[in-house]
Amino acid sequence: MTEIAGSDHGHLLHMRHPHHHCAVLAGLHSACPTHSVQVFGEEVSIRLREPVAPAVQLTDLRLVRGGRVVLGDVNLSVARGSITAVLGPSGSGKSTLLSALTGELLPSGGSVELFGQPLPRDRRALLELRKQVGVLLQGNGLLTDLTAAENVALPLRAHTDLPDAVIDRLVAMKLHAVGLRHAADLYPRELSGGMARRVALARALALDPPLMIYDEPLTGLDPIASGVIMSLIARLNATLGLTSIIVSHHVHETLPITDQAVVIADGRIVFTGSPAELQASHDAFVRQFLDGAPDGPIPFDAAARPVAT
Ligand SMILES: Nc1ncnc2c1ncn2[C@@H]1O[C@H](COP(=O)(O)OP(=O)(O)OP(=O)(O)O)[C@@H](O)[C@H]1O
Repeated sequence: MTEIAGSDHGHLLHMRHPHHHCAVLAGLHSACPTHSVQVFGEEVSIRLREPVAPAVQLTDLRLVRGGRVVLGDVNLSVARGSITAVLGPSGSGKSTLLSALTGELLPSGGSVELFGQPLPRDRRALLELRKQVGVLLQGNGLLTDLTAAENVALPLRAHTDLPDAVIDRLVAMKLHAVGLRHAADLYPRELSGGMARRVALARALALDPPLMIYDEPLTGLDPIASGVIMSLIARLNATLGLTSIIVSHHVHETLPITDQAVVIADGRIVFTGSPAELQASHDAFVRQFLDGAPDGPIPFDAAARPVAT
């Protein structure tokens, strides 16, 4: 048994263990302190001396919007290095959950911790922490009068004092990471839907955030572009040592790259587990959602939630 101290930035070893395909040392977490890794083809067991906090820890979270409880009793741990899919029917509260992760929506109860740190309430500290979270917005949010490269450069210009030559180099690297180096000088109107989504992804990655959040990354894309985006998300997660959370109602496209699936319905988390456990679930909410059945416990108007007290 080899002991390795917990590290936030270790990108040293590629590993595989029974529950997740954590790609890098950053994927080690307290719930699973023993891992087996391949070093030059040799199987080596390692054990953490210090537990490493999960990338995201939600405890007894309660989220209220417009005076209504949208989500309650939310408890969720997202291991570093993993990909988590947050699934659920329209209006179930997926976007609301994301806005709590970025600090945009303050919880009415419970706590949100990112990398072991509670989300700060102070605005300046919150802005600083947000640099650690890359968000791929629904609808891309690209500025139409800027080129692809200028769009990707925006966060670097806004949040760093790097010289132009360094920014240009970083932008080229980010565009290369999404396979679009050749599209640097194109304007958003000159890009296909899939290409625009990849430029937005490069921009979300600009500041090298350790946590990536994808809000409905497949909306408006055809099956081929959807496949490209999902495999890109998986590849970036592994090669850059990220942790990813994907919010989607595209179950069949999302599950193949997912380590942990979370289903929200009825104002709460109704399922947390592996994709295989999800497929085998007999929970009535899960089954109705997976099978797309019109009749079941999920009301047609999923927005109908009890009033907050
Ligand atoms: N700003 C707001 N004020 C009041 N209610 C809101 C607000 N934003 C969302 N809601 C309500 O919260 C509930 C959850 O909405 P949310 O957008 O989080 O769902 P969702 O699962 O992301 O849906 P979709 O898949 O359609 O985007 C809905 O009932 C919605 O009407």
